[in-house]
Amino acid sequence: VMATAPEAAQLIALLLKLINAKKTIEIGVFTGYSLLLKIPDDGKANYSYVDLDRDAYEMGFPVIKKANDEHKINFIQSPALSALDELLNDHDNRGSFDFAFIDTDKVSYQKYH
Ligand SMILES: C[S@@+](CC[C@H](N)C(=O)[O-])C[C@H]1O[C@@H](n2cnc3c(N)ncnc32)[C@H](O)[C@@H]1O
Repeated sequence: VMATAPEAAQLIALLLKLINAKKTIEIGVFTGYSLLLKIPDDGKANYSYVDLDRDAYEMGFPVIKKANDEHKINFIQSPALSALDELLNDHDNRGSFDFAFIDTDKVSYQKYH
């Protein structure tokens, strides 16, 4: 099963609310669903969507668009590790993410921290 279970998504939504998360990153998104609709809209692309698979992104995009959420997204089509390195090259990003959801190839998780 690819998509996060509804009860796990609800837990994430609760955590996001509790910490008042603004800037988030999801690594391994597939078609996009869990964090996306939960972030507050301040007009910025505060949600970094990292996935290897552009087809999955494009499959989910009509739903994202319908929800008027496309401006919230910073889509990065890349393997997770190089995406994180790239983000860290921009010093403004360091320590700036409020919440990260890692949901990709399980063997690499240690390298993402
Ligand atoms: C389980 S799905 C993500 C589901 C999503 N988080 C959700 O809640 O609906 C895993 C995704 O990770 C992506 N993926 C796997 N290995 C990756 C890697 N090394 N870098 C980036 N994305 C990767 C796959 O393309 C796939 O879309």
